[in-house]
Amino acid sequence: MIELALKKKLLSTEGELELSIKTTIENGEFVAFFGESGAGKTTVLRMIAGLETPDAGRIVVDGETWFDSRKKIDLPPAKRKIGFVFQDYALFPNMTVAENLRFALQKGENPVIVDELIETIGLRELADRLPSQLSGGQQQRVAVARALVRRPRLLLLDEPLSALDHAMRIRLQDELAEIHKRFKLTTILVSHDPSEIFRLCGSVYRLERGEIKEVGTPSEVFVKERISSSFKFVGEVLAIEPCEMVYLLTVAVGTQIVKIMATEREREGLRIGSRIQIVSKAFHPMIFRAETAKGNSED
Ligand SMILES: Nc1ncnc2c1ncn2[C@@H]1O[C@H](COP(=O)(O)OP(=O)(O)OP(=O)(O)O)[C@@H](O)[C@H]1O
Repeated sequence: MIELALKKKLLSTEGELELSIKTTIENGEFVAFFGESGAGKTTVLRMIAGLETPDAGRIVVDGETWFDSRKKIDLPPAKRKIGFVFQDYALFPNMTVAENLRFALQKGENPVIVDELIETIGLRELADRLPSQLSGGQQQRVAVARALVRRPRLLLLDEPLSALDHAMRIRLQDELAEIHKRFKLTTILVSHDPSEIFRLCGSVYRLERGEIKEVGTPSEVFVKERISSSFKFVGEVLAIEPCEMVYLLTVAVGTQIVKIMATEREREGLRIGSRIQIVSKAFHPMIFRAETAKGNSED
């Protein structure tokens, strides 16, 4: 279990911002930090990694204290068992894939893990190539493998797929899901992409101005809109579930996730990742009375 209690004064463009986060994350969970730019998501990851020092608080991982401001404990990054993957792949350009992975080994550590990872992450054909000879997606797969070399307790992913195109993102999302299943590693993902979070994560923390404003499953946090309110929009299919005689599609539309019904014929040819256009044949809005200032419906 990971216990986080973090406080830090940040300087945002709108002035001082008090970051204050308190939560626990169970072992093996895959959670997302989601929220507006500048909410403090990256700073939280950097504090967990030991790259940034909180003003106050505690970080305890499986009973081992990594940081405690009262007890003056502050383990250096190399002593914290984390794997970190950033948006830019940060591979050493002069080293091959295999050398990049070997370089991540700690002194005296058995290099067999490197071969295992090259196999499990499917890098065998790329092992002797330099990063400049790899696509962005391939480089990011190497970066993920490298993050796993030290058998971390915690994997931190800071928008790892945001520089990739749509098709490559989907592929790597599948791989990340597979890696998570295989290694059962507690993972924290920073992402701006609800569809990515929906695919990968069991829970989402929505951060706003340095605080956790909402925690829940991706459905609870993102599926606010159950009725279509516009004539036409384009979305990406995240899930297809049979539901009685029809199908329930979960679709990412912009930053929202909606659920819509589809007939057998409409569902034909659709798969996860398909882009679809949703058209409301007749504009028939449903109107609900707004809440009063007291929070009760008006009579
Ligand atoms: N060491 C620091 N000291 C003071 N302020 C900082 C420090 N690091 C970051 N900040 C500020 O804290 C705010 C939060 O930054 P952070 O990068 O954590 O946000 P974010 O939610 O990850 O944003 P984005 O989605 O754009 O990456 C920003 O306004 C940033 O300028």
